[in-house]
Amino acid sequence: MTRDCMTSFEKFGVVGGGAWGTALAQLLAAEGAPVRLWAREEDVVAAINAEHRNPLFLPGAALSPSLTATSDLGTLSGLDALLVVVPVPYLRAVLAALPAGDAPLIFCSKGMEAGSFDFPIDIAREIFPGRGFAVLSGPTFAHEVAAGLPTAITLAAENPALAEGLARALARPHFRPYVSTDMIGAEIGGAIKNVLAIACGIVDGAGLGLNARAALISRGFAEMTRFGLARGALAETLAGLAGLGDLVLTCTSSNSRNFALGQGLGRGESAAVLMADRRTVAEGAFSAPVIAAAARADAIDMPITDAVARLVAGETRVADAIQALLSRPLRPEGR
Ligand SMILES: NC(=O)c1ccc[n+]([C@@H]2O[C@H](COP(=O)([O-])OP(=O)(O)OC[C@H]3O[C@@H](n4cnc5c(N)ncnc54)[C@H](O)[C@@H]3O)[C@@H](O)[C@H]2O)c1
Ligand SMILES: O=P(O)(O)OC[C@H](O)CO
Repeated sequence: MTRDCMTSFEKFGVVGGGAWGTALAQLLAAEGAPVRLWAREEDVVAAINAEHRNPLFLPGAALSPSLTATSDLGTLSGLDALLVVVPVPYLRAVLAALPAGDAPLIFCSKGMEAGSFDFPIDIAREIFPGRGFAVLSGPTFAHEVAAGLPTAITLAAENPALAEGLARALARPHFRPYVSTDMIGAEIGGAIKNVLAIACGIVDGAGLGLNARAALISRGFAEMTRFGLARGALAETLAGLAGLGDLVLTCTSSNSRNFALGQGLGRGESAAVLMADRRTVAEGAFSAPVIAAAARADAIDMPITDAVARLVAGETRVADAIQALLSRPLRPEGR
């Protein structure tokens, strides 16, 4: 029997000890199930094992003693499934160092790789051809999941039996996966909402009002839909938890690191200063130029994404970017 056909997944590992990897590991370990988490930082490993906390990336969350951390990727073998929660710019290097195996890999990061224009599953297919893959994505602030607050999420895998088996294993009374076979739709939704959250943060930081934010969410969703449909995503995925759901969450809260980065840009602070020395990620800052370039190459119109890319690169000022967006020719809403 292959892993894809397994009906139960009991032993999970988590690759990545940032806020989201730690929250997912805690979700699975909360009732005492053993969960092994790989973290890159020795101080994170030490704090999880000795104090059952991750003060660097998930301060305030008490972790289960059955969650243990390691800095040795080689020990992540013999498990039933691995949740991969490494920011996309570092993903390829970490995957290349993972031990071989047949445990399915569940990708939880939201972004597109520079240079290759690859999403996580594309990278994984190159490194682990033939292995089972899934995508877990949706409106999920890590601290809320760690605190046991109600959350719903998309779990997509090409193989419906794998999606259903993983959904059963990950579901908790307060954590509800909805299954799908549309991995590319789930990946595109998560990557593009990060960029649009920066845009909404800019509008907030610049004091441009709530009408402007609603317009950005709506027209940003049109960009996500154009890009997604061109790459074979299903409209229902983009309108679901991994797309519109996550867009609404992160475009309306400064708990979103992407929205908060945008607020700083909107107040006139420089992207370079806002990005310097930060330990946490705002993936949209990495992804914006990549998605904008991919869209240009495929002649997909994404003016908001393009503006965010130029603002993050320091190539334009907020007032000029807003003026450029507002002075575009009038057009039918469906385009
Ligand atoms: N935080 C959330 O609420 C949340 C929710 C859903 C999805 N995500 C996504 O999960 C992914 C991880 O985000 P996070 O919030 O857990 O991270 P984080 O911002 O809390 O921490 C940064 C992470 O990056 C890692 N990192 C930094 N430099 C690295 C390197 N050179 N090589 C490998 N790893 C390196 C750190 O070890 C750490 O795990 C991102 O794609 C994010 O968009 C986050
Ligand atoms: O803090 P952000 O902007 O990375 O958003 C976190 C999650 O992606 C929300 O679903």
